[in-house]
Parts: sequence; structure tokens; C-alpha cells
Amino acid sequence: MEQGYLTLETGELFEGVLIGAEHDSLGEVVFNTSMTGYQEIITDPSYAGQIITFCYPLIGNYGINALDNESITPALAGVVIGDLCETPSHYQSIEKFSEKLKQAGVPGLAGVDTRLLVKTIRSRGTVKGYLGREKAIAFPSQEQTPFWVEKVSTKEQQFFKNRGPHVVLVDFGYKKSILTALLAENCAVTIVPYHTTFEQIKSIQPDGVLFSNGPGDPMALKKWFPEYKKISQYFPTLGICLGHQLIALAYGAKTEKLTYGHRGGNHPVKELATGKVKITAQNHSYVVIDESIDSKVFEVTYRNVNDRSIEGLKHKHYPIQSVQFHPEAHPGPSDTEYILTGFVREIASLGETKYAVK
Ligand SMILES: NC(=O)CC[C@H](N)C(=O)O
Repeated sequence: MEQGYLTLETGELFEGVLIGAEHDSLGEVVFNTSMTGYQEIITDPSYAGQIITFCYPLIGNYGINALDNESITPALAGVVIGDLCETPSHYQSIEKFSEKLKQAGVPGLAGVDTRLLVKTIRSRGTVKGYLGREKAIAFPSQEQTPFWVEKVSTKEQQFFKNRGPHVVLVDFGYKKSILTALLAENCAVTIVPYHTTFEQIKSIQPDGVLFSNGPGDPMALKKWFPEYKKISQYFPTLGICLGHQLIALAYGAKTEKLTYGHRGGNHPVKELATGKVKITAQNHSYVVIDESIDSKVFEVTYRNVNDRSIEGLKHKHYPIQSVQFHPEAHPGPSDTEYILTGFVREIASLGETKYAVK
């Protein structure tokens, strides 16, 4: 196996062996603390442009199956792992982790001291990294950040027929699990590109709208905020992760980048109405800034137990709610599944009266 390196922008160097696709890669180095779910993580479009470090030391031991992909084409820039298992054992396994990376065009580095790397990111904050055969001597100067949502959002509308309420899923890089959860609730689903206008959505006549998760800085979508506001003022709306950030921004709030983000399957959030703590799956860098919320407009519904950051919002006049975590889980606990099922129940019960709410 060929030796390779991950060079951080801040100068630290990590050695390992190259796996997966045979090209070098530049990306934002982040880490995920989940103990399982590497397949769902590498196929989650929200990781576009990022190099994921797995904190869990053993990756690949249960292989890759035909069921758990969150998207067809992985969008991430690379992976960094401790021990790579090349002899997977699971009855559903159809290929090895390294084969999946290769076939998806994603390079990786194995045999890395990921514990040290994670500690470095925790103290430095999220940094750029260069993964390749050579140590990087210089980093390319700050070129324009790619518009990741454009790369992962659907180009065409797709419709899934079903007997329940009709949901428009605005695709910023949606995880398949969100679609699966809606279909399981009998929803008919129309998936639309991120730039779909209010008038276009109105012509679809849905019962509710769901703004999906997605990669990058939510401010990259600034141009469309007025449209997202109009959509959410007309239709009952649920926002998940990037979708949550976009709703807050569309109503005048602000977002900021966390030092190293929340990525993993055991992030505790408190539901403020009940005081109950739920364990959630998370994957984000940005958060809505507390002081930027207009308390006449939004109620904060959830807070992160570790850093008290905002995890959920509810509009005080319109049927709009949003969560920073992932109620669809995958991978992660299903403690907050009720948010998706509650949304479907709500749009079903609003029925014909829904427009009168405004
Ligand atoms: N999973 C997501 O939707 C991530 C949202 C956004 N890209 C962030 O990093 O905060």
C-alpha cells in the first residue's frame, strides 16, 4: 500500500496509507463521533467538500450494503480513518468500504492517528486539509468557495405517488432517510430544486413544505431568502439542519460557524417545553445566533445540552418549525422521530383550512 499524507493548513502533518480513489484532495477537515453508520455518513450530501475523520477507530468491519446509502453519489472530499477492515462480516454486506470509496471517486487515508488529529481540530477549529501522495507545501490561496448546494441538489422535479398528504421536499442535498420517513407516513412527495420559486411550489399545491439538510454556509443561499420566506408564510413548513438555518435567516436572524461543529450520533438536546433530553444525530458547522432571534417572531424549542446553542425554532404565528438536528436519524437514535410524524399529522389535519391560518 502506498504511503500518503494529510497536511493541515495550520502545518500539522499526519501519515497513513492511501485508500479509495487515486487522486489528491483538498477539503475542510471535520470529525464525526458516531460509533456506527459510516456508510450513511459518507453518502450524506451535507458533507460535500469536507474530509471526514472518523473518531471510531475501526471502519469497514460490517462492509457496505445495498440499503443504507443516503445518496447515489457521495459528495465528500475524503475520509481519514484509524484501522481499516478489509474483511467485512455481515449478511447484507455487498462490498468493502475501500471498494465503495474507489467506486465513488473518494480518496482516503487509513492507519492515521485519528485521536491526535481530532484533538488538533478541537484546539485549532475546523481547518483545511490536503490529502495526497505528497506533503502539501503551500495551500492554494483562498479561492472562491464552491456553491455546494448547486452541486448536490436535484436538477429536475421528482414525484412519488402516495395516498397521504402531499409534501414538497426542497432539495438542498436531502438525505434519502427524509424521503423514506415521509413515504412511510404515506405522504406523496415532490422533490424540487433549491431555487424553486414560491409560485412554482404553489402550482404543485402541496399540503406542506420541508426544507432539507444540505452542505456549506447557509448564507450562500442569501439570494433566495425572500422566496423561502414567502413559501413558509403560505405552507406549513418544517426545516431540518440547513433547512432550519435558512428559515431563521429568511426571517432576519443570523448564523455563525462553530469552532469544530457537531457531528455524531449522541448529541443531547433539551426540549424546552418539557425539560426532556433527547439524544440526536447531528452534522453541522453553523448555528443560529441566539441574540439575532426576534422573540416576538420565534420561540426557541430546543437547546443543545453541551453548549446551549439553538437546536429548534417555532414561529409564533405561522405553522413553521425547524430543527438543527436530524429527526430522520440514519445513522443515529430515533428519539426525535415524532417531529417528522407530528409534521405529517399537522399538515393532514390542517387540510383545507391551512391557508386560513394566515
Ligand atoms: N446537515 C446539514 O444540513 C448541515 C447544514 C450546514 N451545511 C452546516 O454545516 O451547518
